[in-house]
Amino acid sequence: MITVTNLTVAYDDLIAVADVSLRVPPGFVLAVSGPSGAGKSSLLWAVAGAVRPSSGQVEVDDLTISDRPAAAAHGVVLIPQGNGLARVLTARENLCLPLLAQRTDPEAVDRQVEQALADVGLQDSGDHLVEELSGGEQQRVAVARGLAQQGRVILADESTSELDGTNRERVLDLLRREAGRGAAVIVATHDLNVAAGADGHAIMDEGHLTWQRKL
Ligand SMILES: Nc1ncnc2c1ncn2[C@@H]1O[C@H](COP(=O)(O)OP(=O)(O)OP(=O)(O)O)[C@@H](O)[C@H]1O
Repeated sequence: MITVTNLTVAYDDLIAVADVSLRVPPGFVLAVSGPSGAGKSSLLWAVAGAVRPSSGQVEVDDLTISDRPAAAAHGVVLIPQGNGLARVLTARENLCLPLLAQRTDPEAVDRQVEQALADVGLQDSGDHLVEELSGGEQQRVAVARGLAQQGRVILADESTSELDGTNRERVLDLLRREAGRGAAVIVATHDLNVAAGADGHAIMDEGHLTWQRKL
């Protein structure tokens, strides 16, 4: 369960997230849309522990999120905008890194990585350097890296923006599958088709969140 309570995120004088409260239970996908600069990424970063709130708080189950390492150890997975992949590593190496950092058993690493690559249709691209892959393929590698971690929370930031219709549906199905196994999922998206496929839809504008369709 993601519980965001009166969350405000500010960068100096700029209020990016303004007094936002929401809950996403396990098994649900929430889509957050809104104009560029509305604060969607800042909301996801705060849930991921990657930016510290100015006020308010984020809890995941029984843990108050205070920093990124603790959030990651608790299973809060961020699929960042712009993919955040290491370009000089292979696709497979990018998937392995967070799992090895979490001291996952090596056999489980292999299994989870190969499964996640296959899930996004890149089972034959594991040995390619990220910089050899197209923008859409890189985005699918970033999604696969998120899936491989089997998190209890998945935060997907514009993870379908470079995909064709078929792959966009595939990624949306995969995020729904993650919810189906018990994850709480938030998707930041400009794509109203993606928002329509989520269980709930909220809109951010100048840091404020309003519900379009409640969970
Ligand atoms: N690290 C930062 N330092 C200063 N200002 C920032 C920082 N990150 C974001 N901002 C500002 O905070 C506001 C919200 O940005 P954010 O990236 O959260 O919006 P967004 O809704 O995700 O936008 P987009 O759809 O373009 O990704 C913007 O005005 C942005 O310029």
